[in-house]
Amino acid sequence: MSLSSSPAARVFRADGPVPARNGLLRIGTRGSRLAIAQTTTVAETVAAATGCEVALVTITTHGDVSRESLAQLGGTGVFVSALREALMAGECDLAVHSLKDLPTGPCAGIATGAIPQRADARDALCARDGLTLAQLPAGANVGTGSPRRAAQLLAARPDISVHDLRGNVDTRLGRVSADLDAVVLAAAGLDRSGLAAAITERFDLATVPTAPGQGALGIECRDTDRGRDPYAAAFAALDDPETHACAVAERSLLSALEAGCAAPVGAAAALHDGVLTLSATVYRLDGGAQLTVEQSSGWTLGDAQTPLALGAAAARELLERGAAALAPLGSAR
Ligand SMILES: NCc1[nH]cc(CCC(=O)O)c1CC(=O)O
Repeated sequence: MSLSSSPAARVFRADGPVPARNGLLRIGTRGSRLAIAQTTTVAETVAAATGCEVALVTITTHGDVSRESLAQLGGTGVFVSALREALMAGECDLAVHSLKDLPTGPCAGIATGAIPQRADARDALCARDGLTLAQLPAGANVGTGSPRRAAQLLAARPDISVHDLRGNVDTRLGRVSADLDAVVLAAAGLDRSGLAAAITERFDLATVPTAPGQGALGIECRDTDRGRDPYAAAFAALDDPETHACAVAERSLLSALEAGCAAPVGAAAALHDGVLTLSATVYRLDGGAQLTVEQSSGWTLGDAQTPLALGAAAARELLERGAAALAPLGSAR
């Protein structure tokens, strides 16, 4: 007797290493609440599209167990490298990253298979007592580890005092009403972690553009697997071409500026009626000056070139207008 339909595909979490076998795709993930939440969504799509069983394989990194600050460890790059090493070592078949943590340069042996539909790209204020940024008292203490967010906060509220912020989402939120009046975090991370209730204001992207790729995921595989099934079927189901185009435009800007993830650069790309628009701002670290450019171009499905060109053109215009003298862009990745 033959089955007319395959048994319901399953997603399961593995406690240890899982050997490769046909009909199984292993997705590597960090163990944080945020990482598990976003990887589970991806796993369900992959299972439905391929009929494969899907295992979530938690990859523990030095960054997850160390109490050193991220800066001491070498930035979010440590998480990215651990997942890529697990892919190359054959411990998993797919890896899910927050796109904004991925360096813009290529990585030998690794391909980006898909960029799924973006979550909220905005930054969120999480303040005590439901306060918005405008409602915070004079001299309020606000936490962020990001030079871009610090500059944006100071641009809007030169009176506040900005404090460094480290650790996972729960640790950062815990500082509110402990020793800080508010913290700024990515809305996407809070939404995906089920912590949206902590948000007291979502900043408008037009005035507070966020990190290139923020709110989007990047799904990677070994580049030898990319075009074959079940990978191709998984990527076709996962990829959102419009998010992909916007994210590439934003990341192309960062790459052409030779800027790292800590550079005070905000970007927001959007697609409306076949027109791709990229807006980008470079901030002086004290928030006292900024430079904004906007570039647009027609875009249709399958056009991989325009997003790259748009990012490069916006970067060129920023540099021509003095962006490098305004802010440290360095720490190229
Ligand atoms: N900087 C770390 C980081 N990398 C990805 C996210 C979650 C948001 C996203 O997926 O873009 C965060 C947290 C934050 O910025 O608050």
